[in-house]
Formats: sequence, structure tokens, C-alpha cells
Amino acid sequence: MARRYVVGVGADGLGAELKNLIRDRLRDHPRVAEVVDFGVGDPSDSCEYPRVGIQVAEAVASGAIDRAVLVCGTGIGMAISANKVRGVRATVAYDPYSVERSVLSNNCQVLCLGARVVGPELAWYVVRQWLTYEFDPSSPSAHKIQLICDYEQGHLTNSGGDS
Ligand SMILES: O=C[C@H](O)[C@H](O)COP(=O)(O)O
Repeated sequence: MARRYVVGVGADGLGAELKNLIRDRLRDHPRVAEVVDFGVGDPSDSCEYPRVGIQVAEAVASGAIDRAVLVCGTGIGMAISANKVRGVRATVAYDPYSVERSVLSNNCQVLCLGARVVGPELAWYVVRQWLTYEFDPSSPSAHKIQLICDYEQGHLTNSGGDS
């Protein structure tokens, strides 16, 4: 039996309409146990993207939600904001390979989309594909994620590479 996720959704005004569409469709998705909507719901809402992105990422970090979809104009501001929260890995991705690797290589819990970049059906396709993947903690990628976690905790001492 495939795991079912508690999925958070959030947006600024530019992303509100696409976020609402994704939210409504996620509610009927078999891999989704619950959808938590962090707003904003109205395209005229002037709430800045970092306020929503950080709030949603903190919910991921605390374990209140498993994964999240964040939408702004490009997805970029949401990804930057969410990645500031310790333990959270967020990415913008649209092509199938990047969507797959964002989970299987990078264990990203947050997918960010740009409402001014993709249409609603491609966005929904990407979200559905993203839900099919689950990170394997025993994979060879796991220790690389651990290095990021170590850095976040102040424990990464080597600079790596050729130095
Ligand atoms: O990344 C930021 C988003 O695209 C946001 O929706 C718009 O930000 P701006 O108003 O600063 O361009």
C-alpha cells in the first residue's frame, strides 16, 4: 500500500489561482491523506511570498505536514524562502527528470511552481508525477543529503572538492 501524504499548499497573490486549482485536485488524489491550505486564496491579496513560503516550510520542518506545493509568479522566491528553513529542501522543477531526481536524489519535500511560467495542466501533471516518488533513505544519495543537514547543524567541517 503506497504511503499517503499530508500536503500543504501556499501561494502569493500571483500564484493564488493556480494554488487553488492544485489544492482542489489534490483533495481527490489517492496519494493524499489531507490538504492543508496556508493561503493566500485571493489573487488581489498583497501578502508577500516569503511570509507564506516560510510558514509552509516551517510546517514541513515541524512534521505538521509531509510535503508542500508553493506557487508564486516564478516559483523562485518561494523556493528561496522555503530553503531558509532548516531541514527543508525546496526546488522549482517542471521537466520529468528534474521532478523525479528532486525527490529520489535530493529528498525535496517542497515543489515550487511559477504561475507565470506554466499553465495549469502542466502544473498539475508535474504535481501528480511528484507524488509518485518517495525518497529511499538507504539509497547512495542519502549521505549527500546528510552533508547538507550537517551543515545546517553547524557540523560540516570539510570544504570538499579539490581544496
Ligand atoms: O519569486 C517571486 C515571485 O515570482 C513573486 O510572485 C513576484 O515577486 P515580485 O513582485 O517581487 O516580482
